[in-house]
Amino acid sequence: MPLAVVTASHSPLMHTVAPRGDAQTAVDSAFAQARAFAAEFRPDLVVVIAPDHYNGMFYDLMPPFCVGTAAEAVGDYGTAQGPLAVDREAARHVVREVLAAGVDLAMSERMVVDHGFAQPLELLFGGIDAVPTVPVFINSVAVPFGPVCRTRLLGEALGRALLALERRVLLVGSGGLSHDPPLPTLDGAPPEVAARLIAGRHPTPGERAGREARVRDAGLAVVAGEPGPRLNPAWDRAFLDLLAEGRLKATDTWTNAWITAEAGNSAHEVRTWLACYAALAAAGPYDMRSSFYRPIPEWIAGFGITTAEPRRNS
Ligand SMILES: O=C(O)/C=C/c1cccc(O)c1O
Ligand SMILES: [Fe+2]
Repeated sequence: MPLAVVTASHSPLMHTVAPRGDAQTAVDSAFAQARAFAAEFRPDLVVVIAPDHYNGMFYDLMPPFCVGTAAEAVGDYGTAQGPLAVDREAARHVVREVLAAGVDLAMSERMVVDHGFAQPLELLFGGIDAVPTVPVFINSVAVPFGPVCRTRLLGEALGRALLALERRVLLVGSGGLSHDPPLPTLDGAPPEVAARLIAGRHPTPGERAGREARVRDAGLAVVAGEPGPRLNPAWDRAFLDLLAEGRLKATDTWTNAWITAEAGNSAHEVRTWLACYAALAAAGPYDMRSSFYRPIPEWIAGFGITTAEPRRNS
């Protein structure tokens, strides 16, 4: 059983905004289940596929896909700052093999990542440097995007490259599902915001705190009873069904405009899930072992967690 998958939504508000009802307990127990799944699988390599939110990748050079052969986390929203334990040889192998398969992707010897990578590494393994990692960035925030089928093809090529390693590889997809946090867009941005989106590296502590406070306030406003952000539980559940049933090619007909209209600007983060499942499918039929879903407006997220592994012979 060389490949397995865990996918999980992330939200920087998870540790600062208390959702109403039993959402926190439900998410905690779904993460405990995912942790147990990962521990039982005993990966010797973890491939984290995640987006960025204008902390590491900017419009001065925005790649659709990028593999880090070395990577450092910025430490946003209370996540850890510092280097990831990147398995450089495995990362270079992935770059070579995916390019050879005809899928263009960038490589970075100094990839900078944010909570999109750090949060699942912390929640599943206890730290950003706890396991040998290959970080794979998929642009899911900075429009324009390529067609969704490019992400599926990236996942397939990645899966084949990982199978060739003959190691126990856990793919972790981070992000999604339907959600629309208050992130700026380049089109129509005032000059100072545009400058930040084009090359906003190394913000001052005050700038970072201001940005995080704006997002936290959006979550706190929901707790206070203001109308929640746009989530689409029906869309989210349909996506989870599609993954569970292995109908990955059905996403080839999805347009980017449709994803945005149905599920919000940041719903493109589901590309990370699609890439994970396409990679797993490269090993043959698979079974989703667990699937958790809750719309959690306080965290500005349709929040999902899944685990999957190759089908066992019956
Ligand atoms: O402010 C950010 O960088 C991102 C916030 C956010 C909020 C909710 C769900 C997500 O996936 C996010 O990245
Ligand atoms: Fe995100």
